Amino acid sequence: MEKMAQLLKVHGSENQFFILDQTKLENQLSDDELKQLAIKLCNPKNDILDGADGLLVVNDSKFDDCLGQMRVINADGSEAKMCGNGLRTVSRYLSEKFNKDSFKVETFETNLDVKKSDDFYNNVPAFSVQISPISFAKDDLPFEYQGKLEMINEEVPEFLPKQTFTAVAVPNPHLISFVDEVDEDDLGEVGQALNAPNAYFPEGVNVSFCEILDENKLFVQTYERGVGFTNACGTGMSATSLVFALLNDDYFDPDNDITVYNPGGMVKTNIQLSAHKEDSKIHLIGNATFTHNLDVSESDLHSANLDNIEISETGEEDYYQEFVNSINEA
Ligand SMILES: N[C@@H](CCC[C@H](N)C(=O)O)C(=O)O
Repeated sequence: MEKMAQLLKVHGSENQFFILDQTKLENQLSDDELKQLAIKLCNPKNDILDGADGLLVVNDSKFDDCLGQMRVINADGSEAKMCGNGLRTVSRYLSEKFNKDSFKVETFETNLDVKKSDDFYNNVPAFSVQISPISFAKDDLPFEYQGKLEMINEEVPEFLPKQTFTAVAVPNPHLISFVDEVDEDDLGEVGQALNAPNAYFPEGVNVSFCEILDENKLFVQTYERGVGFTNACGTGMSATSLVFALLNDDYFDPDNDITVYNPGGMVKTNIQLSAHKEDSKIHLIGNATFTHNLDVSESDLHSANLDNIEISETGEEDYYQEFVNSINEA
């Protein structure tokens, strides 16, 4: 009998992922098999639920105090150190698997605290996740610009004239620019240039443009490394909220969460600034929605054969769309 395996299709603010729990497999996939599977599954041309932005791999953790490990494989097969929207969905998955509401998850660089939050809306489950560590140091991004050790609110005409840029790792790399109105052509141009071989960000960078809408209210749009335009980037919105709090104290109220709108919905961030900016604390709170269950044979997973996948809907997306409608009406 062929051994069957499951995948889950999930999203956080419509940042779309497949989750694969490797602990349930008879034989784990090799790194190259995971890369090929991510490239195949995420490509919308392969017609599996319109593809996705990445594959989230759940493994056993090597640490006793973590419920599991999350690895993040981007749509192009590259591995990222972190994924904020993805971590919320993996947290929900582990929470339901182990029946716990508050725990730690091992990620590429560190173990992060996560906890179940109040539902974001009727039947829209939500999780709060810690985003850490923070660094502005050029070697941690990494970036290279005129020998500068940090890039904070810097005019960089080589990227775009008349805009300023801040580079921060959380710990995946982000470049943030505050604008009056997001120009998608500009965002796409900078995102593409800095994620092709270039003199400034040798490992690429996630680029976010942010409109300040009001006190503690932002709109953020991101061009992601290894993906392209996404509906939302959790670490991008977290990094942007931190930079917003550091640079815009007239619009930042430290006693309240920040509401961050994005093309896929909305999240909340909580920023506790510290005198040493790297010691600041960031939390990202938002939906963790499971839209589909997929059944596939374990051997097809190993060979990235998508021809015989059985898909069923969970029904959760209807509730998420009600939530989005409620934001748009507000
Ligand atoms: N969408 C993610 C970030 C995923 C990784 C990113 N593309 C990178 O390469 O750093 C998020 O929600 O944080």
